Amino acid sequence: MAAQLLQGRAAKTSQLYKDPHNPHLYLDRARLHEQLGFPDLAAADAYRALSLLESVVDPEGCEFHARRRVKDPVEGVTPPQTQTGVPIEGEQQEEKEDDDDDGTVGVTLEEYNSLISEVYTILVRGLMRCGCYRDAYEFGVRGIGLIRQLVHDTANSAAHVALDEQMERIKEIYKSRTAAEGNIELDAIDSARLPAQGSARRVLYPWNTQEPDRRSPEELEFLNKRLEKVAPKCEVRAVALPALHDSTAPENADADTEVSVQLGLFAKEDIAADEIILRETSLLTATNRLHDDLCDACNAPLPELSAAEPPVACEGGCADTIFCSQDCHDTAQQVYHGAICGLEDGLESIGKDIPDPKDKADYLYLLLLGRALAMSATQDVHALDLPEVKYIWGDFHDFDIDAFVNGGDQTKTDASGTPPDFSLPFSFQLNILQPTRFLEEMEIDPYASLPRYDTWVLNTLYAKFRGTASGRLSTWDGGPELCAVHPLWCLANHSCDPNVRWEWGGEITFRARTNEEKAIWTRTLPNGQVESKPAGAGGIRKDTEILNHYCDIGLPVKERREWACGALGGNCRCDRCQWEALEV
Ligand SMILES: C[S@@+](CC[C@H](N)C(=O)[O-])C[C@H]1O[C@@H](n2cnc3c(N)ncnc32)[C@H](O)[C@@H]1O
Repeated sequence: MAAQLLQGRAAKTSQLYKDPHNPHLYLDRARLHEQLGFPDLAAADAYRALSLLESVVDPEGCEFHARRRVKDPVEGVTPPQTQTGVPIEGEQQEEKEDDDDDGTVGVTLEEYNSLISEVYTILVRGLMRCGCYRDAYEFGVRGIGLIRQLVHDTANSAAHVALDEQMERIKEIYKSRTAAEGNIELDAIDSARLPAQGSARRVLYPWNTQEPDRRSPEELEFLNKRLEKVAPKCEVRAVALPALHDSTAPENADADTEVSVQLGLFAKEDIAADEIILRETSLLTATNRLHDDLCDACNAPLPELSAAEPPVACEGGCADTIFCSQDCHDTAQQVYHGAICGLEDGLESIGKDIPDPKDKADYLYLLLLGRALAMSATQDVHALDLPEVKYIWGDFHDFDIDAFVNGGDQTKTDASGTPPDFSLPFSFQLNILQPTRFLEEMEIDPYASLPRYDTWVLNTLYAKFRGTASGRLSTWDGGPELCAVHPLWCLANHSCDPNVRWEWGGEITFRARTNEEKAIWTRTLPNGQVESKPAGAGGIRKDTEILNHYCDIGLPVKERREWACGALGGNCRCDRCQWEALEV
């Protein structure tokens, strides 16, 4: 059953590649995504259908217009009818008149009327399922208003009934978050008080053919060749780590038997204390500071104007894009800036200057996504094939798609109404709307570029960034302002008793800890007595794993676990944590 739906999805996607402005096809694929258990992807497709359909009633206000193919571009035959593409009276005649050279015709008002209600229903249902209640509410109100204009007998309109049902749920959620009581009107809801951020599945999509088998000897050899240049004394090896997913749930506190085989960095030879063992630069970086005094490429501070080698301006005339050196300028042109050179004005406004400090970190991931899109467009490669992205850890969770399709877990939700295995932060803004804006500002048609920038690709990028990016906090307000993915550095696993320190300026480094820098283990016994373990020796012995730290190791165990939980995917179970938490 799942196999059939997946085949249907693949076929629909191929049709979309040839007919990318056809809202019928997006709606068809949205239905399939919904049935396959991906409400986030269903919402994204429904939104594409909606945006294209809006061009039917407001052609002037839309950049991209809904059109559908009537002839196969290669064979010159009419493609198979879509599920929603029911023949419409007078269609043949109209097609003749409208069909221009590219074999497409404009979508008609009748088609608009036949699609729009279901488009709203799937969009709202998808956003609700992901917990993106604010946008679900906004689209729900718009959808209901529109259906009332189109349909006289709303009680018998399936779409109206479905949207009404969702809006009743919104009212309950709203009441649970505010002091509102009793019967509230839909228009009395202040949408700003509804959560915009929800979540989606964090999975290796069944159709993702870009992901390498990172543990195969060939891929390990390839990674080690790359590592040789930045960390000649280190090696990438497979390592069995405790599986931490769900380890924050109390019932799983003792679940210490499961392992997750991943990659890690190891010392190939003895390393002296205080020795720098890794130096890596990356252009996959992002900052949310407007008009920055950092290099656009590597984020190192810019030299003084009077320096012997002063900062270098963008040769294409981007006024706010400055590089610390000619080298960075030239590399940037080849790696990410080429495709966006001259487009700075439109792009600058996306994702910066975020009023709510709570959203800053999430918007930094969006900016990182923007940089990855620019890299992909400049280098003309699929975003998931970029060397900075391809081999990094995505922390994907298992998803039994057959069980889902057969009705296995359709009803499971947690207190917020979202299924508990939805662990990838997801919102309409960050995963659907703003990436589309990025593409449009980059002068890329977001529909025609579906093979490269489909929503599942963006979700996969987000999953990878969220598991691996390092961040730097602002000295002004302590909020996150800079983040980067260093694809080899991020192969090192975490310990609260690490053997390296990391520092990030223009490049990121690992330096072996000295005796004085090693952690001292401390715990309080049930009788109140405080017990300590002397710190281990600095330096790193051959064949030892290089252990980084994803949180401040000076904190007590409870706080450390809270801080590192997001990056680790669960509660830390390193030797020090277990000893300090009296678990061993
Ligand atoms: C930045 S990646 C580290 C490299 C990763 N192991 C790989 O194969 O690419 C972070 C992920 O590694 C795993 N990890 C790192 N340190 C760990 C630890 N001490 N215990 C269990 N898992 C750990 C977690 O799954 C986490 O999400």
